[in-house]
Amino acid sequence: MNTFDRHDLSGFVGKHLVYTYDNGWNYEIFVKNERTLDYRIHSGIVANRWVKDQQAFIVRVGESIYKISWTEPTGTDVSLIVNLGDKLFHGTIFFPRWVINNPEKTVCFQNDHIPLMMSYRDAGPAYPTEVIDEFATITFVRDCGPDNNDVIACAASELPDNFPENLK
Ligand SMILES: C=Cc1ccc(O)cc1
Repeated sequence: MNTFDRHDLSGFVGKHLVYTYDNGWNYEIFVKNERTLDYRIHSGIVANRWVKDQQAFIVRVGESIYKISWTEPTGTDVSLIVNLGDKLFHGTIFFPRWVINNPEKTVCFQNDHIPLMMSYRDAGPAYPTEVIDEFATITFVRDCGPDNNDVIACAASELPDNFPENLK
């Protein structure tokens, strides 16, 4: 018997998180609303890629544990577990082979290049998929309110050197 309301995402919507995967990749997400996220990639094979208004499935699976899953115009599939209570995060990224072969093709503000990303996806190769399955440590969390367009509004390379300390 659950003691929490699994339909209540109010403890998650509006959250802005920065986290570092155990492989060293540094990422950032903003949970824009119950169906949407923005994200920005700071380091890793696709550093400086950023995306707004990615549609996603967002569910609550524990008192303060949430899961976000989506498929991208590139064909990359992602599923994240965000355990706010324990500041623990786990991400699984299913990269199509073409992204592993040419990650630089995806490094952009994706919203300006959706048809191009879909054409790369359709050209492939898709397989073999590269699965990245990693824990991450949440290093920064704050509430920014729903549908805030100012949270993720530039590439990581355009942020001040003291980000995210300048937000505290
Ligand atoms: C490929 C996108 C992506 C976004 C956030 C994250 O933690 C992992 C992958």
